[in-house]
Amino acid sequence: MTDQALVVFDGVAKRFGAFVAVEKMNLDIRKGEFLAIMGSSGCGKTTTLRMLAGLEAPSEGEIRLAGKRINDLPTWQRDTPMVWQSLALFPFLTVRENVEFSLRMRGIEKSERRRRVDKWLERMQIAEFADRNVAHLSGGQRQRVALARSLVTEPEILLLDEPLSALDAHLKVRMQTVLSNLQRELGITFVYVTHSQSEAFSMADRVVIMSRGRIEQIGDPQEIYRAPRTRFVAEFLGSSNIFGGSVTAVGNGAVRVATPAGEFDIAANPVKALAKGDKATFVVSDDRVQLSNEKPAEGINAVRASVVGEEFVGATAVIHLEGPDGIELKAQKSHDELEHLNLAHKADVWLTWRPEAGHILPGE
Ligand SMILES: Nc1ncnc2c1ncn2[C@@H]1O[C@H](COP(=O)(O)OP(=O)(O)OP(=O)(O)O)[C@@H](O)[C@H]1O
Repeated sequence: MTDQALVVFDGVAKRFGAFVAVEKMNLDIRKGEFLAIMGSSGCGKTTTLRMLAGLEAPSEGEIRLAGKRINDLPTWQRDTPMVWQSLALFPFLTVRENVEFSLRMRGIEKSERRRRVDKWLERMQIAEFADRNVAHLSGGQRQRVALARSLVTEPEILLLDEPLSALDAHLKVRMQTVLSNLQRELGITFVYVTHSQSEAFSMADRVVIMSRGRIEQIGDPQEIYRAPRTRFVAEFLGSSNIFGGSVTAVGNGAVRVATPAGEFDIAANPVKALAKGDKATFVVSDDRVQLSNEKPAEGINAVRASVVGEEFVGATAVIHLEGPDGIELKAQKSHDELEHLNLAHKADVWLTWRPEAGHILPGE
């Protein structure tokens, strides 16, 4: 991957009548990166992708691919193939004919077509089904055909719109590995739209989080997870305890914030300078809090809460709690860590964390 932009969205907006599906967007997509676009339903992810594919025209702004304006370039003239959830394979054609299709459209001669199709059938491990009708394949096999069909033209960029959402959980994980490996080996740019945090965070180099047609945050998965910019991002990711209040003291790399759940010391955010009296919202990720049935010593960040429920998440469990003023809290811990605690419904527990575990949202 390089820092060079392959695609630039320069002030791109999309309106459908009076409705703004995508607000003025500035986004650079780097050459060779795996970029995931996430956000709740209707936030404009697919519209963004469709503008890049040439299936929607921007209402405003400019889209550039490798430095060239492509706003008015018809779909078939841009090399931006797209893989959909529905895959949109040609149902009456064989695997080979499906994969060969775009090469035929481009007038590539027969022996070259054969060479390239064979290469991609082999590459995607579907050569043994070459002459089978695509209707007679499993979900995973059809995925591979769709990928081969898109990649056979050896494009610089591949657009994927929820390509795995129709697959069962097991196959999803397998196809994630196939996609990540493929992207890294080919070094081409993937732009991947998904609802799924686990897909985005496990595969992408950078993640874009959208809300109501706007980009809320762009960053690598670790950065977004550890340092969300806004309350929307923190809530969307769903793994944070969120506190809002006002600053009562500043100093020594920390700020003191008074909230309805108590007063806490939180590491200052270098991106956002705060002064006494300012409003501040901070988050503490559910895996960075400690739980105890004992009242902690004075002077550390602590909230008394009562247990609402326990949710098993494989190797860990998330304990849901209710804090002062009805605030919803959670803690994610390994089963070992929870073993000696009383976590019965309504049991009293203390949630504690170090100032460094707190993150002040710079965008609030
Ligand atoms: N052709 C259209 N005409 C009118 N409104 C549209 C059209 N296409 C999309 N929209 C609206 O624009 C908004 C963004 O749609 P888009 O499909 O980009 O969302 P999304 O984030 O991909 O959602 P989902 O995850 O549900 O697919 C939605 O409110 C949608 O109803």
